Amino acid sequence: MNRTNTSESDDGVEQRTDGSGTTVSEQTTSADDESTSLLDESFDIDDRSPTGAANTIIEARDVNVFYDDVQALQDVAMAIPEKQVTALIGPSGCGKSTFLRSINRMNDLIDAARVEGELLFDGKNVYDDDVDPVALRRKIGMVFQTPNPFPKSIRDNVAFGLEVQDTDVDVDETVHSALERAALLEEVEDQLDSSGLDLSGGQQQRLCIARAIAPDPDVLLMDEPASALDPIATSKIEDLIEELAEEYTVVIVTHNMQQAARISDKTAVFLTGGELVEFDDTDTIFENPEHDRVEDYITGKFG
Ligand SMILES: Nc1ncnc2c1ncn2[C@@H]1O[C@H](COP(=O)(O)OP(=O)(O)OP(=O)(O)O)[C@@H](O)[C@H]1O
Repeated sequence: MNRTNTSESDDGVEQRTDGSGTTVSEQTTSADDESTSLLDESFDIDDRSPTGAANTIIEARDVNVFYDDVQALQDVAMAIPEKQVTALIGPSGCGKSTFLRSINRMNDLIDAARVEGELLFDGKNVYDDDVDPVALRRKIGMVFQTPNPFPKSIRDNVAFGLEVQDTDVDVDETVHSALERAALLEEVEDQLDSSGLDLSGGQQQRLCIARAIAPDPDVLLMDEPASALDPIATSKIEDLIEELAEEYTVVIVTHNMQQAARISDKTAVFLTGGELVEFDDTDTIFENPEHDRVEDYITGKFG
């Protein structure tokens, strides 16, 4: 389980401590003009892989991830369909979060991590030299297990990722729209200048979702987004995820198999050793899995 604590320093570098105690830094605010235009070139729709299915937005090809000499993912191959919810499930330590972080290159922030293979987003390998990871993370946003709003106003939290992206953007309108899509606007409309830290845990997580949505991403990665929340807040987040999938591709890590069964269209089952054992429609995984090991995991015989 990767509890991630985030704080932002004055120069816009995000400091995070992940579950293993590793401190990682991320330049979140300063993409220069060159990298912004690079984003447009990198993810031009014409650049799609000719072999990719029309509705595949992310494709992993033989992805191996190592932390120093320890292999965390083995030859993972998976085609994630756009505008659906894909759940990543499996026992603790099987590599779910590692795979999620590989998609938007968050593993770059962990010194020990090394990624091999190809991870295509709209047909473009995100590990190509000409891809700017900061720009990539605006197109593939991330929501962590523990809500991590910045010590700023609600408005500034949502506007955070917009500051350098596009000066033509109407910030107020974008903030309102992101809060609305994150199902939070009604609750905070009259207090946009209050601190994001004064919200409840569930509201803070929806604020973080609004922050991820504001730069208009294509994909939202969620690492156990409801596991720190009470049942009512969890249910709101689950409803929201299903709504968000009408507009975005959602990839979610969850330990909660009922949650995966409730909200996802596709499910990927990772088992110990970082092996992706089965990836299929969620109904098939839960009702008629191909592999005995998956059935044993689903029915609670281990994990
Ligand atoms: N920053 C890191 N440095 C070194 N090893 C790591 C790091 N992060 C993860 N690992 C190792 O990689 C393997 C996969 O971990 P990962 O967190 O991806 O699994 P997970 O399935 O998400 O686990 P959990 O369900 O407990 O969150 C584990 O053996 C873990 O110890």
